[in-house]
Amino acid sequence: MPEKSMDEVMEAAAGAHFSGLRLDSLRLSSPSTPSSPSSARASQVLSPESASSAAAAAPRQPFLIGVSGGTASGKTTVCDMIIQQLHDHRVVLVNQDSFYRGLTAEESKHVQDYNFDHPDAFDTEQLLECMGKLKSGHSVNVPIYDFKNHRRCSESFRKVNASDVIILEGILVFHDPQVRNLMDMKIFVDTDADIRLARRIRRDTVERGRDVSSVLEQYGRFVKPAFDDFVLPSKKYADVIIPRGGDNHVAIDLIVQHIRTKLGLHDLCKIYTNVYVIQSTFQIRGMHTLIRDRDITTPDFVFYSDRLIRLVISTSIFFSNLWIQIDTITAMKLGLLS
Ligand SMILES: Nc1ncnc2c1ncn2[C@@H]1O[C@H](COP(=O)(O)OP(=O)(O)O)[C@@H](O)[C@H]1O
Ligand SMILES: Nc1ccn([C@@H]2O[C@H](COP(=O)(O)O)[C@@H](O)[C@H]2O)c(=O)n1
Repeated sequence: MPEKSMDEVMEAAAGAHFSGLRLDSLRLSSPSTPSSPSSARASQVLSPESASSAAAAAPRQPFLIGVSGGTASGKTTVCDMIIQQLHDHRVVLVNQDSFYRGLTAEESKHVQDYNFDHPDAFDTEQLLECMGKLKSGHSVNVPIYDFKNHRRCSESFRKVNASDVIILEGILVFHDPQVRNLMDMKIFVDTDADIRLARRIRRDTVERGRDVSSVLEQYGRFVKPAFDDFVLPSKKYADVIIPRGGDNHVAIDLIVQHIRTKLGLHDLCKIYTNVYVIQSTFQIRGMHTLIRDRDITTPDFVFYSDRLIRLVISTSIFFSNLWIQIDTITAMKLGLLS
């Protein structure tokens, strides 16, 4: 019999013909490595599919947001705005630029021929290692890159601490599937190419030690072709596309609101480690809306409240039954029961 995910059971419980949960249809699956006492229990009792939906409902890891887009599209500006608006949470920003490979002496001699917009220009292995550590709650030392001499600063690093939210920003952060798959949310900043070029000329001449002709030469030879070959094709992976970057306050507000909602669940589960948050579905949200409607009829109020209460009770029975089974297995293993 195919395994049922917790989501499917919830969905069925909230559906039109609910008549209670059939717990016997949920079977035990093999244990996986636990990361905390509460997740240890959950990971022993739920199928991989159910475990992942439980994890989605009760995230334990930092929330990782990827922000991509062409050069000077406003990625950093958008990230700064998100960080500012999430001021009540711990948020850190990691730039893909920090992982540029430093040029060798030979490459430096012909810097005008070097393609900084190709994926090979980045040390993606190191980026992955850093992001993996941050995702698992460890702090990391991120290299500091100098755009003027195209090298990393050899003595100093930037210490990035473990946080609730990690934002990874860069032109090619959606290109590598392993990096992409670490992300919980992907944002693409979509700004007109003319505007980006104008901003890039100003920024690179003012901040990155370039002159106008070298910026234009590099743009035509490498930046634009690489945008067409690598950056633009990765736009399809985005969950959200922000036209006009930092000027788009509505999009940024919506994104911040979404992150806050996710972090709300996160906080709840951090405070109460044995809390299981039932994943919200269209039906559950619908029933909540109906029972909050001041004009709802009494029979409808009773009907939908009853369904929601049954859902909560059925879920707790589901978990307590499983805990009893596990405790029995543990007791047998310890030789306390035969
Ligand atoms: N909405 C905007 N209006 C005007 N200038 C902007 C805007 N967004 C960014 N800039 C400027 O454009 C340049 C590039 O922006 P930045 O956010 O650093 O882009 P990216 O990180 O995509 O390279 C910076 O000098 C920044 O001040
Ligand atoms: N030494 C370097 C390294 C990178 N670049 C350019 O930077 C761009 C990416 O940074 P954004 O802040 O614009 O996203 C990229 O297009 C490279 O061409 C450089 O010029 N010199």
